[in-house]
Amino acid sequence: MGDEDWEAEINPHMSSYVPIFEKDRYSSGENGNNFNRTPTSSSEMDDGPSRRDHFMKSGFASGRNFGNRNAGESNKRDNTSTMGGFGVGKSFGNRGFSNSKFEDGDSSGFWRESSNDCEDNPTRNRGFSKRGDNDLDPDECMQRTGGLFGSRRPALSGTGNGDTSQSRSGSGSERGGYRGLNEEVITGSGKNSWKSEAEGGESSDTQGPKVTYIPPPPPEDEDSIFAHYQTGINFDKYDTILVEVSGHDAPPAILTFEEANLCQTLNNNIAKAGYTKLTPVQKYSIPIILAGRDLMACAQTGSGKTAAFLLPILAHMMHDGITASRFKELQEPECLIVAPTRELVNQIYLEARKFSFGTCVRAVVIYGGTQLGHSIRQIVQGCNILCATPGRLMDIIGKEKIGLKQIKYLVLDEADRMLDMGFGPEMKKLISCPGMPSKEQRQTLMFSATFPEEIQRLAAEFLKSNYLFVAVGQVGGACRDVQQTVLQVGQFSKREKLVEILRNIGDERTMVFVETKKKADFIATFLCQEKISTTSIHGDREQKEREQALGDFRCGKCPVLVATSVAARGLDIENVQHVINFDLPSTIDEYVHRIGRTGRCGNTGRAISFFDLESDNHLAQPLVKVLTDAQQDVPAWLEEIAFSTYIPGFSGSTRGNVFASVDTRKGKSSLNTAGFSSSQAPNPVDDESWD
Ligand SMILES: Nc1ncnc2c1ncn2[C@@H]1O[C@H](COP(=O)(O)OP(=O)(O)OP(=O)(O)O)[C@@H](O)[C@H]1O
Repeated sequence: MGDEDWEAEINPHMSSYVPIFEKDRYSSGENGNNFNRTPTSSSEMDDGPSRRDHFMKSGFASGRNFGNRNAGESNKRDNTSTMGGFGVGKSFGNRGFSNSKFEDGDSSGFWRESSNDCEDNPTRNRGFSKRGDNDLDPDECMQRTGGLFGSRRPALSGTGNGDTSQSRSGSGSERGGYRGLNEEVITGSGKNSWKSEAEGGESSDTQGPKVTYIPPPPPEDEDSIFAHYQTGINFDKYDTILVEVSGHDAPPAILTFEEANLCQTLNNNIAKAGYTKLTPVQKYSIPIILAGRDLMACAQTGSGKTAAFLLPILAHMMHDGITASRFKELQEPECLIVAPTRELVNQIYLEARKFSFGTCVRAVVIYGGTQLGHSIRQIVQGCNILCATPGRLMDIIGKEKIGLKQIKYLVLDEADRMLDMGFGPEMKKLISCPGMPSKEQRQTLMFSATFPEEIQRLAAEFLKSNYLFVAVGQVGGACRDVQQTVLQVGQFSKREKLVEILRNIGDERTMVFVETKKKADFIATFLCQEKISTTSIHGDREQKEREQALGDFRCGKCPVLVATSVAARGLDIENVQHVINFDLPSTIDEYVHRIGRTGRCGNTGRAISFFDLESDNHLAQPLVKVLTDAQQDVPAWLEEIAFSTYIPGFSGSTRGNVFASVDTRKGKSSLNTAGFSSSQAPNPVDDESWD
């Protein structure tokens, strides 16, 4: 079922859920139909109240797969739901959501806003997505489609104390949710097309409201810098995972940190970080990077890929006697790390800061949704390692605050995402920027938990021909520490099921993934009304709100985070015990990343996915494969669907699902998830309208 169907499904309920402020802003008629969003069909009209009644009366059946909890526990959320999650005001925002019921009679404002969601997306839609309203990091969203600001739906956000007007007014200055041109990377043509089009930067008032948000500096005390969570009971089981290295003359793996021969400061930092034992991806990647080789590494989510590249890069820098950072208008970092989302680059930065503690290496992070001047100020103070999202990076390069001549290490984290049709063009521009050393002159490192074959082939353009490929376990496979459950749940039952599950879960931290930004708002609001303390993160929220939401989730103030794909990759949040795919993503890779937010670093976790027969059948085959590979139970009904939808030689519905079992350089004999040659998979751009 596509978004349209979903909208039709929830429209009847909107009378109950439209936020007051949205009504204030948008309603003009009694019926609230000024945007043609009032339910029109009788079935829609009837559906709302009757289903709501049903919902209220149905109670909550004991949750499948959550068997240990008793009824008393299952109601825990009710009792705690107002804790932090509900502002006294009428909005939901930074600190959770309003406790107010939405006013009856006007769904128009909400939906009118929401319907614009996808305008900023088409060029960034993860390349292979089928659904039109996927979330993307707005920081990184190009606006090739025209309308710069009209396309953005003001986030349902505020400060948690009733102050929503600024963020919704469209004139607020912290509109991290969308970008001014100064934050864009626009392809353009002709000379300087790699530069931002917005030479005028933030001061240009024709480019929309200024972004003034300055993120608070992270705590600087040693305890905070080295704060970490415990490895889990399955950490030692990592050793049993098969690792395959392909390419010529790979250096042997190391078994201990000592064998890496790192300098004392790095060893101290590793110890303070609580690392005593290498994970498999570290055992293989560290010596490869130390040997100066290019690398494409694929290892399961949560298995320490970040340290696998940071430690050897830092070791090189220390060994080379890096010059201490000093103030300069043009900084020339030695290492550039790019990743697809703001929160992820920030996390990588914090790891870089941790491991470089006590050295003269200075790491800096820059990302969109924050004041450009702030990014520049961070950089000019000195920059050896630059962690950046692509949009902000290209902007800063365009402003000649960063020179690329000294780059020795280029890291693409979540590399398959960085090279897909969303970010690939920018990455190509990046490597052809003036001054950027050629691939022969730099060391290029790519890491991800998934590496579709076609992306591997694209990656060759960035890597030396003798790059090494490390595959820890099945390329693109799910983490085995995540217990995966797939439930057949139709659109009309999803909310009821979600509430049932969340009540059974109690206070354990849970990420709920939905497919669209508007739905994230809607479900978060709905859960708040159900007195389940919830916050949300998606690309239409201001950056300040995104960070607040993540903070509230991290500290447990809001134990439920409703998220779009913007939070699917890389985020390492302690104690996330559950992931719920309220909507399954359009690709299996995305599924693997989403469920990887739990079960990290040897800890166990659970993932529950709602499989809608109307919309998710295309995922049946790859899902069966992922479940089987991870030694999970496969429901018989899912196997049946997988079997019945199997079309030999064509994987029309598996776009983006193809992942390699091996290094693609080994030839095309490898099988994709659906069990047929990936070379037969359709061109992933077939039904996308990229402009
Ligand atoms: N050798 C180690 N010993 C203990 N903890 C580790 C070790 N390596 C990494 N960690 C911790 O494991 C967690 C997950 O690491 P990291 O975020 O790098 O995983 P990842 O493989 O990049 O995951 P994803 O694919 O989701 O991006 C982090 O909290 C990190 O500090």
